[in-house]
Amino acid sequence: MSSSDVASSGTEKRIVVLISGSGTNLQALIDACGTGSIPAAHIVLVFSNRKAAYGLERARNAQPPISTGYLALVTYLKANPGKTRIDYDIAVAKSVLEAKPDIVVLAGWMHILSAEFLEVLHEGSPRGRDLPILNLHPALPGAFDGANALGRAYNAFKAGEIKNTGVMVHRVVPEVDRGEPVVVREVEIKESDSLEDLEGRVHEIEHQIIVEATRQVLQQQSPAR
Ligand SMILES: Nc1nc2c(c(=O)[nH]1)N[C@@H](CN(C=O)c1ccc(C(=O)N[C@@H](CCC(=O)O)C(=O)O)cc1)CN2
Ligand SMILES: NCC(=O)N[C@@H]1O[C@H](COP(=O)([O-])[O-])[C@@H](O)[C@H]1O
Repeated sequence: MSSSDVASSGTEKRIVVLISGSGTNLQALIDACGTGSIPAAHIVLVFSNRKAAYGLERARNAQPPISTGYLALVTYLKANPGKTRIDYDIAVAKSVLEAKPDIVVLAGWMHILSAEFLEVLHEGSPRGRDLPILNLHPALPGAFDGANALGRAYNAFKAGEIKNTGVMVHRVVPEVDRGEPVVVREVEIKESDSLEDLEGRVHEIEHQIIVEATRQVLQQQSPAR
């Protein structure tokens, strides 16, 4: 059975990816799907909170092209007076659910999601609370939660506070970057490193572990429904 037959037959796993920026991690997932790295799975939706996210272009340029969605928080709030950030999160969750995902991967998604987002996904998915929602974070568990983790790690290294840093893919819970780690890799910081040097080393590992974690979670999952 060809991969397209598999996809049309619905036996392939369905991946939804959320992005905010250049999408190099999304590209790693695009390149891995349908190969030995992530077999029998394809990305069915790339969703961004930023219209200009180049990752949307990557999705449109994929072969076959991948559906895209976009909704910015500010745009949503202006178009829906009286609605809140939580209403926005619920709207995003409903867009994600429409794609019937077997897994949701935050790959550089730069928006803190409310508990309501998770509730809507888990209540609306046939997989319920077993629907895996993963996030890529450029730090070791509990080290530098939140945005600009890499910059903070670099400054901490220069201040002699840490000797190395790392990258992880973890499950998403309401507490930012506090979900169960799925894959963790330590990353060396060299005395001679500029921040750009460190970023390059980290990004290379990110592209590996986002594929590894997605494959690992899908392999452990029951068949596609
Ligand atoms: N409930 C959760 N939501 C998100 C998680 C998570 O673990 N639980 N991970 C983040 C990804 N992330 C770090 O890995 C992260 C991204 C963005 C921010 C942040 O402070 N965002 C600001 C806006 C910043 C901006 O627009 O540039 C915000 O949301 O107000 C912190 C951590 C994704 N969501
Ligand atoms: N806290 C989340 C966070 O900082 N995520 C970071 O956003 C970048 C996305 O790059 P990409 O758009 O090229 O994949 C990645 O470096 C990832 O670690």
